[in-house]
Amino acid sequence: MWDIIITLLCIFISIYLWVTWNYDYWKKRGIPYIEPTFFFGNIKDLILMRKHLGEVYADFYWKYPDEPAVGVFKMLWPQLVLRDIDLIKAAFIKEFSSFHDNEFQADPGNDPLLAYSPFMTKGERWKALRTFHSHNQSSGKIKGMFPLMLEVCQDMSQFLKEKGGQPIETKEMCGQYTTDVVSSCIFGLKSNSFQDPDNEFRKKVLKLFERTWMFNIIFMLNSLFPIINKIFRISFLPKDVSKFFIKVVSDFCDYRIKNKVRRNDFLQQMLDENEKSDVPVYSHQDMASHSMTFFLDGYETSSTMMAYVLYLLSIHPEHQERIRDEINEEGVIDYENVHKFKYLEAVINETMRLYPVGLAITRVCTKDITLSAGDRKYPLTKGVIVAIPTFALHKDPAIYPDPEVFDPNRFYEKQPPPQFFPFGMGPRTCLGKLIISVKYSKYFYVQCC
Ligand code: HEM
Repeated sequence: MWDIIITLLCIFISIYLWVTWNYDYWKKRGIPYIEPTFFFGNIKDLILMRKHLGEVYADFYWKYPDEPAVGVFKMLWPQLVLRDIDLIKAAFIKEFSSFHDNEFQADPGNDPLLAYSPFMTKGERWKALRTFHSHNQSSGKIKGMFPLMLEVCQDMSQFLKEKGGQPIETKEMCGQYTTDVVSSCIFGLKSNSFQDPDNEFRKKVLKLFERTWMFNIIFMLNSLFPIINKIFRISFLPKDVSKFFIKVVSDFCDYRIKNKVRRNDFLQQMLDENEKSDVPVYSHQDMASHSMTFFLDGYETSSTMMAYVLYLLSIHPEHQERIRDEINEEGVIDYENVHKFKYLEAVINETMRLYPVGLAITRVCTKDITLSAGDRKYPLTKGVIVAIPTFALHKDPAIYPDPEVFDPNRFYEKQPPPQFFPFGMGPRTCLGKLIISVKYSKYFYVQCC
C-alpha cells in the first residue's frame, strides 16, 4: 500500500516540478509578468473557451499599460507580449534573423498539403516557399488572372439578381465567391458554387475548414507539443480531403498535357516550368500542395473579412451610400484603377481594424537575443515566443479614439497608424496582402454596393 502511495506522490511531485520549473522565467529577468496558474499558465480562459484569443491577449495588454512589454506563460512556456511599437518593429523586422519562425508546423508525411504552406514552415524551407509564391504572385501574373475573377463576379451578380430581396447568408456567399475565384485562378476549374452549392468541390472546401473540437485539440497540441502530432501521425486535414485535392490537380495536369490545353492560371505556371526542364521541377503532389496554399491561407481569411464588410455596411448604410457615390464618380472598377476607390479602401481597413483575422501574431525566438525599449532590457532565449496583440492594439483608444465606433474616415486618404496589423508584420507578412485579397475583394464589393 505504502509503495503505491509513495510512487503516486513521486509522480505528482515530478509532474508539478516539470510544469512549474520555468514559471520564474520572467521574474529572474526582472520583466513585469502576470502570475501563472498551475498547468494553464495564463491561458486558462482560452483553453476553457471562455474568451477568444484576441480577448485573452487584450487582458495581457492592459495589465501593465505603461510597460513596453509583458511576460506571460502559454501553459508552461514563456511568451513576451509586445506593446511598444519600436519593440514590435525590432522583433518582427530589424531582428528578424532571430525571430524568423512561426509557432506552427506541419509534417509532410501526415499533412502533405499543409506542409507546403509558407505559414506552416520554418527556416530555409520557408524561405524557398516564400520566394516561390512571391514570384508567382507578381502584379503581372495577377493581372493575367483578373478576367477570371471578373467571370466569377458576373456569376455572383446573377445570383444576387435571382435572389431578389430575399435574405442571404453572407458568410456562405463570400465562401462561394472565394471558392470559385480560387478554383478558377489556381486550378482552372469552374466550380460554379452559386448555381450548384452542393457540388463535390465546394463540399470538400467546406470540410477543409470544418472547426471541430478535435481540430481545436490538434491545433493546440501542435503549437504546444509538435512532437505528439509527429509520433502519433495526427494530421490537421482530413485524409480523404487531402487525397481528393491531390487527385483533382493530378487529373487536370494529365488532361492539359494530353490535350495540349493552356490556361492563364497558377497551375499553368508550374506546368510551364516543368516543360522547360528535362526533369520535372514539380510532381503532381507538389503542384496540388502549392495550389492549396491559396485555399488554406486565403479562403477563410478573405471570406471572413468580406462577410464582416457586408455586415458593417448593412448596419451602417450611410457608408454604403458613400461607396455608391464614389463608384458613380470614378466609373467602372478595373485592375488599373482599383486604387482610386479610396473610400471603399477605408471601409475595408476599418473593418479589418475592428475584426482582424489574425487576432494575435507570434514568432518564435530562434537564437538568444536581448531586445530593449528605453531603460528596459528583454533578454530572450531560444524557443521563447514573442507576440503582437493585434486585436488589443486595434482597440487601444490612445491609438484609435472611440475604438468601438465604425468610422472609415480614420483611414480615408490617410496613412494607417503604425499599430495597424491586419496582414501581420515584417518579412512574413501575408503573401496575399495586396495582389489578391484587396484587389479582388474590391471588385466584389462594387458588385454588391
Ligand atoms: C483579407 C484577407 C487576408 C487576411 C486578413 C490575411 C491575414 C494574414 C495574416 C494576419 C497573416 C500572418 C502574417 C504574419 O505572421 O506576420 C497571414 C499570412 C499569410 N497569408 Fe494571408 N490573409 C489574407 C488573405 C490571404 C490570401 C488570399 C492568401 C493567398 C495567397 C494569403 C496567403 C498567406 C500566406 C502564404 C501567409 C504566410 C506568410 C509567411 O509565413 O511567410 N493570405 N495572412
